[in-house]
Amino acid sequence: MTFLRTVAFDRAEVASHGTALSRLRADDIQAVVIRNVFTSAECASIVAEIEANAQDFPTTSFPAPFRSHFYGMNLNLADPDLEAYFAMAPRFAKSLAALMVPHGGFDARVMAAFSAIDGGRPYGAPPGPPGAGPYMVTTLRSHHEGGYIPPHFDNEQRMRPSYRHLESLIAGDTFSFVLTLSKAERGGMLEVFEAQSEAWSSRFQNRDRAAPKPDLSGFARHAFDVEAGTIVLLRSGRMLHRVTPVVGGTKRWTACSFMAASRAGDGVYCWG
Ligand SMILES: O=C(O)CCC(=O)C(=O)O
Ligand SMILES: [Fe+2]
Repeated sequence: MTFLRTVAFDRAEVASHGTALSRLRADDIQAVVIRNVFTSAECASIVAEIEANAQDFPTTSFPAPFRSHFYGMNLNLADPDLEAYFAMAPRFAKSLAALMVPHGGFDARVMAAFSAIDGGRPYGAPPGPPGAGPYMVTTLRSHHEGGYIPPHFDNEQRMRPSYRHLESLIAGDTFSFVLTLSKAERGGMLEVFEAQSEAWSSRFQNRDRAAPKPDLSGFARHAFDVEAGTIVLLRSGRMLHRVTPVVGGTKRWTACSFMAASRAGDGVYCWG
């Protein structure tokens, strides 16, 4: 896949890949795969807990045709005044902390791995506007049978009014991570197309509306078929991607966040 140069390694090897994310930012590589961030037994236990919502996560929905739900709130879909968003954030943070206690904490297991492959740069949730706490660092997502996400570029989210405050804090392209907690029986894969935003962006906007889109059949593509416990980091701001429809009754559970460098240059912000 010349259009999607990918570096893959195990979480135990992060110390040997300290430049992976600077290479991703420079477009020298387009994706990073970190395997065994959580063991399959840890993922099974996490999924059993979140299926029962044992940590009482606050929930929101994707647009109905996507047949998916969030724990936490996707900034892209938040009401622009962000009142409901920041009212939910502390409860989400508490639930995520409780879920991650047996696994050493979300920061220690996930954010620290990104720091390690980004020259030690700190990773964390952006501070909210005055009077509010931080943004939600991620969302947990369940994609049900038939669920999908249509093709899009993540940079487009940033034109939304709900991004107005965050936009003042970040610089450069959005990139993202997807941690697979359970995979679908079939489908439910992150698929990337050989289409760069410069040429194609305007044709794929309005991802929550059912508008006709260009035919993708002629594009080279790659679907990441990864095991539970694997993280895929993608230069998703400028690369066309989608989630293929989930086939079968097993839900696809993920944690997924968007990231960008802080304008102050002192770290990388991560939000759901
Ligand atoms: O779940 C995935 O694999 C990707 C999700 C995604 O592209 C998004 O939410 O913007
Ligand atoms: Fe995306």
